[in-house]
Amino acid sequence: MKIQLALDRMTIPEAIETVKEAEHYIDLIEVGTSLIKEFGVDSISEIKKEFPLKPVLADMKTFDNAAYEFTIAFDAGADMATVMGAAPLVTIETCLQVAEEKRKEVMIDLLNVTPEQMKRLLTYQSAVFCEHVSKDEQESGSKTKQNKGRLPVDRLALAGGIAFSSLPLAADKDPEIIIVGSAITKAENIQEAAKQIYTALQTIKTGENV
Ligand SMILES: O=C(CO)[C@H](O)[C@H](O)COP(=O)(O)O
Repeated sequence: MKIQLALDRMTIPEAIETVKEAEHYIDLIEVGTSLIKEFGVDSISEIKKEFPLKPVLADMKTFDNAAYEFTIAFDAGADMATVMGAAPLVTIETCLQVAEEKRKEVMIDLLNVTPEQMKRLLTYQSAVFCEHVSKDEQESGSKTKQNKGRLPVDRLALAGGIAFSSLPLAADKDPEIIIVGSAITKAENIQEAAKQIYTALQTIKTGENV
């Protein structure tokens, strides 16, 4: 299980400082949608330039115009980019094709995906499937928990409001990637928060109680 640090609602210099604090305790860096929307793909290239050895995910949340959006994300230095699972299948297939050509990876964001759509997505097993509780759902309290049960996918990621207290529940699904944003980035002590989550995950992996 890897930890992906999601960087949202901050400037590029703040994002770089945040990663410097947390870098020993995280496996992947996510350049959040909010950074990409506010500062463009420079947010991807500047963060990749600063941390060339860490895999970088660009949270593009692509819904259309797949070849263009995935090409600019990968050319800016992203190692993986996101496409929405509710998008037309041709969009998802184009993302997979661009990623294959450039030897990069795709994460499919399952936000608002219906069971019917999910069945169709299961053919794309090279992708990472991200179960995502959205920021708006988190903030409205309408749906604050991950679904129960594990999706029949090879590569699973979990995102949305995951914190130290909800780690055991998330880890129970044995995801490849656990995405943590605010619980680290908005903590008073970023390094301590990242270390606490990293240590808890190590403990869970070795089968001890947290
Ligand atoms: O995709 C996102 C927002 O759309 C974030 O990456 C995801 O929600 C993780 O951040 P947090 O832990 O703060 O919820």
